[in-house]
Amino acid sequence: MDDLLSWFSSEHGVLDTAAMGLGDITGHGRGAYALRDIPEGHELFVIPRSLTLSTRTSSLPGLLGKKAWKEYKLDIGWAGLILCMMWEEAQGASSRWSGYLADLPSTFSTPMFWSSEELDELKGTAVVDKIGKDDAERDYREKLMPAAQSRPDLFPSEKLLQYYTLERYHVMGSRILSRSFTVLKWERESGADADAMVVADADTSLGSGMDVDMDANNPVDQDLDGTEDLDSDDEGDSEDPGDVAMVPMADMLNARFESENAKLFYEEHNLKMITTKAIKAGEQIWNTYGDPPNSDLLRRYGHVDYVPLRPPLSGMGNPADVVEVRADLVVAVTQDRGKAVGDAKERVEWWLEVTDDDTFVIQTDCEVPDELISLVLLLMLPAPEWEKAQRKEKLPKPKINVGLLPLIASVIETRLEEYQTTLEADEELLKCPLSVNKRNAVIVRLGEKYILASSLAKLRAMELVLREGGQGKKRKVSSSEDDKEQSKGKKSKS
Ligand SMILES: C[S@@+](CC[C@H](N)C(=O)[O-])C[C@H]1O[C@@H](n2cnc3c(N)ncnc32)[C@H](O)[C@@H]1O
Repeated sequence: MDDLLSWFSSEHGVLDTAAMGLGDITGHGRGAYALRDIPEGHELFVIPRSLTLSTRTSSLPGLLGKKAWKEYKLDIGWAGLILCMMWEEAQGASSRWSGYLADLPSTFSTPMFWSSEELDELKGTAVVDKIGKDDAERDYREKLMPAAQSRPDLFPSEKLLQYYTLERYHVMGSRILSRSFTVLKWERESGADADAMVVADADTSLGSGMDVDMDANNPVDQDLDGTEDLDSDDEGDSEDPGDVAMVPMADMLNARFESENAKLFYEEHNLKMITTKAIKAGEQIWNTYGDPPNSDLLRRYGHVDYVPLRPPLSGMGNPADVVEVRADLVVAVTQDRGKAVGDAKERVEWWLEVTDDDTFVIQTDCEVPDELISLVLLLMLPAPEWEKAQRKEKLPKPKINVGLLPLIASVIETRLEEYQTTLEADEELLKCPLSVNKRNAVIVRLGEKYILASSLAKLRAMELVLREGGQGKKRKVSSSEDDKEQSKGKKSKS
């Protein structure tokens, strides 16, 4: 840590050493903590923009040339930044970032590095299909290696075997995934004046994790996954890989659900970590990674949040958890129960054309998404109504009646069967000593099962009420517009 601090100050980074300390924090790796009571709005450290490491600051893109950079598709995704990081590392002490790169972790507890037995523990969760190892390795073979082999003057063959291996490639990719920020170019015309500041968020869209904000007094979130347009609420709106940057010192902060007390802001020449709340001496200084569900936290960062849940759930977990229910599972259950009418394939194709939803997301409010109900109803429409729906391009309204509830409950039960263990078995497992990876896997799948079990309980309670209240009564499953928006089915993101 001392080496990192000396390197940081020698490169004109400024840390308030009276306010912030760095050290090992049990269960969190390294992290930052307050050395004294710190008020809100305090500047903890300042990083010159030129000290961030990105395809804009590394000299490699210039040396390789714009044409070759594009030809090898290094301007798309993270391949370019990964190659820059490998190249900077290969330059040894002559790289400006040698002191930084030497300090970054080279081992990770993300599923990308898990054994197949460990990955089996995640069966049924939203993690498995999103690890993306094969796609990443394709980039290595099809972009990085051809680019490196085309310029032996920049990538001498003896260095290829040491610094440009597939293993180092995954290490650099994981460093970006868990530590990078979105740092947009400084645009005077964006409305910010020369002294104003913007929040830098953890990068999420391309796979990294944190963000930057542009208005004075706005904080910078950390979402270590991609890039973000400052004017937009949508994650990953602007996907210029040049915005993805490694930010020394800012990436030393950990995060926990709704615990953020500091954020990274940027201005024309500097990035600044500023407290967003008063912090007591001894407390941890937390950035935010955007409070993702545990499945994403584990996939990107290798840890999970385990804090008190909120009603209708109880116990411990991540209040931002979600469960994904694939549309094909909904279709299969509807068919198996003999409820589908006509040609289900034709109806599903039409559904996908109209909605583009192949996955439904249930959140911790445990409400079945309207879109899921609408798909079931579409599959059950009598032929004349199906024709009318097509003609009018209108989906069935997500109204549920007592006859539909057992079918929706079957969908949830079938989804629960996709896990290899039961909810009760997982609760017992958590009482035993487990490896970190296994414990994290159990917490991810248990969080999803809690949501499904609570959805099921709600459906059964609703069925009871409707049966007691008479067969004809109809009731809508989801109530608020907000719920509708949030639980909207989405194509799975990787
Ligand atoms: C941006 S870095 C933070 C610094 C890092 N702890 C280190 O030792 O260098 C993100 C990594 O910190 C760890 N981390 C962050 N928040 C955590 C938390 N709440 N619990 C456990 N580990 C956490 C994870 O390993 C994550 O990939």
